[in-house]
Amino acid sequence: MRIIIQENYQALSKWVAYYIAQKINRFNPTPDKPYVLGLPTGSSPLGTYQELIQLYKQGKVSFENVITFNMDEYVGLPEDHPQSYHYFMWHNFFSHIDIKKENVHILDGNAPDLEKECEAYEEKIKEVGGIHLFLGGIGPDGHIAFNEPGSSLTSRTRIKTLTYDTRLANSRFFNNDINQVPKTALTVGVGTIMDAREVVIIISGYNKARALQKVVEEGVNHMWTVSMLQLHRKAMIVCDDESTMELKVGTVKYFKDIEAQALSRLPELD
Ligand SMILES: N[C@@H]1[C@@H](O)[C@H](O)[C@@H](COP(=O)(O)O)O[C@@H]1O
Repeated sequence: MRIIIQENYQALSKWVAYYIAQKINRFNPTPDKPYVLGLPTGSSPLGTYQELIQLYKQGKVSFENVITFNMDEYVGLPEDHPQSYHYFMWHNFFSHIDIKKENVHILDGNAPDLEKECEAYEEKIKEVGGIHLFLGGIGPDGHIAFNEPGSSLTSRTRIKTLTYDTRLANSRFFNNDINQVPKTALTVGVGTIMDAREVVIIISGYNKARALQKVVEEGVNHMWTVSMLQLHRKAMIVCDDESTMELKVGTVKYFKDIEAQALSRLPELD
């Protein structure tokens, strides 16, 4: 697994945006051969989305032949609720780029049959040939998408009950009132993410430091679901200095040394 340690959130966001734009450009997608991205919500990817919007506006990347699948969505929140992940994605990213509406996929947390919705989502991913790059963030407890501690590491898209920790963390978006945070969500599984050809995870800030330490220096453990990345063929964590506070000095030096070239320049946009 590659660990790219950037100086701060801004540098991290720029690096990830350039990396994704480079991947799309090198793939040279067409309507018959689209590039398929898995995408997260949350504060972690916001900077990346802003950078990608800038790159699009400068004509350096296009999303015309890109298909997206979002990781998760709350159950029962109307799509136009400012905290729904539908709203988040359109507001913060999709409405600023040239993506086609029919190429955007987000789980419907208001579907009459939620189980069917989850099964159909997995089918849709299969139909387009799988996900090329799954971008993600993590919760402070190391959860990926909404795969809370103890989730099956081979799980597929399904309904999950959110933990107290997650609802408390996310209550900052719901007037700091945990009772307003939905109790369940639809989420892709750890297995769904592992099936992507490539996984890139953004980890930023001191409140993620413990999770970063677990995934980098300890073993695969269902209590820190992001640690499953250790078994992925092509996984990368892009983090900032602040999030490395619980890593050994030697670990930080090691990754900075082997990634020196990646740290000294942005991925090239051909
Ligand atoms: N389901 C989402 C995750 O996909 C996200 O990674 C996490 C962290 O969010 P943030 O990036 O705001 O810290 O929040 C939620 O739980």
